[in-house]
Amino acid sequence: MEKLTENILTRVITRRPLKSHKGTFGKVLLVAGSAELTGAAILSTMACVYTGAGLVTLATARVNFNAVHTRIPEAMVLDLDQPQQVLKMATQVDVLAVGPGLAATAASRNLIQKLILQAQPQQQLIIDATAFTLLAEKPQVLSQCAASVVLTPHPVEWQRLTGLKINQQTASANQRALDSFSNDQTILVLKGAPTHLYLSQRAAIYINTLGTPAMATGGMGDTLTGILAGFTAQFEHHWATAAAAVYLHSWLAEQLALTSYVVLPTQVIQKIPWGMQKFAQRD
Ligand SMILES: NC(=O)C1=CN([C@@H]2O[C@H](COP(=O)(O)OP(=O)(O)OC[C@H]3O[C@@H](n4cnc5c(N)ncnc54)[C@H](O)[C@@H]3O)[C@@H](O)[C@H]2O)[C@@H](O)CC1
Ligand SMILES: Nc1ncnc2c1ncn2[C@@H]1O[C@H](COP(=O)(O)OP(=O)(O)O)[C@@H](O)[C@H]1O
Ligand SMILES: [Mg+2]
Repeated sequence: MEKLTENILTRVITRRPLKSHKGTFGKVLLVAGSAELTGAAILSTMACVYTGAGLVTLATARVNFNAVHTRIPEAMVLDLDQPQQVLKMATQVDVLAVGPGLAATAASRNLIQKLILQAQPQQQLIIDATAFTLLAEKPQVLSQCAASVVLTPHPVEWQRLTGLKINQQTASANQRALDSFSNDQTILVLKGAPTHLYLSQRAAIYINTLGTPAMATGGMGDTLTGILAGFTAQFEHHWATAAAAVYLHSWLAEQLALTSYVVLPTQVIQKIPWGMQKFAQRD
């Protein structure tokens, strides 16, 4: 098991080229948020925008539009009740992030399955939160996904997907479960204290020992999903990019926790551009 260090950030985060425009930094579609769980959509979208993705669109419940426009005017919105529009937009982006705050409905399940099956090899798909409930009946659909995939469950979500109880979630059992239903371009980010990263079909496990109990606040994982989406939109498509996103998320929270008893997702988000600048390397 290899421990992640700050080197992962300097390795992944590059300075922005002078000759660049919003198209240079990737297009992201987030599929997130229901009427009751608006915050998850706002936090993941905000984190993605603050990470520097070039163009960010959020497909969410129409009732959330005003709140989203008010909190994140940089993001565009699509109506989750118009699945054809969402599926069309999904073909035009580099990264898709699916799950935070979604309602566990048949319509969401249908949409997620279609998004997974129509994804292309050059795309990245991040799967989080309610998406695991929606996939629990049929995780094998993930093996048919042509895109690179990042799964970000916490242990209870991983149990829903794999049937492994928390005390059964050993390294070998996790690897076996991952290999049994994923394609060979899948990264598992098994969140917790600490967080472990697994790569499908490869016996390599990485551990992120950073992080603090100050992070144990609703929305902290939704924030990580947005950071992952922003990182994969801009940086080389490789496990190191996902590892860097995980590391930065905890590193920022640790910095804030030096002077703060609790760290809120919105505080982490505000610090993302500062943290990235600190570690950015010239090409
Ligand atoms: N403001 C918002 O709109 C929020 C929306 N959220 C959304 O709410 C939906 C449900 O997600 P939840 O994760 O809250 O609910 P879940 O029912 O998926 O899981 C919650 C349970 O998992 C346990 N758990 C989490 N991490 C664990 C760990 N490391 N070890 C052991 N047990 C652990 C918790 O204690 C809790 O009992 C998701 O769609 C999520 O995105 C949440 O992220 C909270 C904030
Ligand atoms: N005590 C802790 N120490 C380190 N990291 C933590 C701790 N508690 C929570 N985290 C981190 O916060 C995030 C929580 O994610 P998640 O449970 O999905 O939250 P939510 O769904 O509410 O957004 C994960 O990245 C997890 O590693
Ligand atoms: Mg979560």
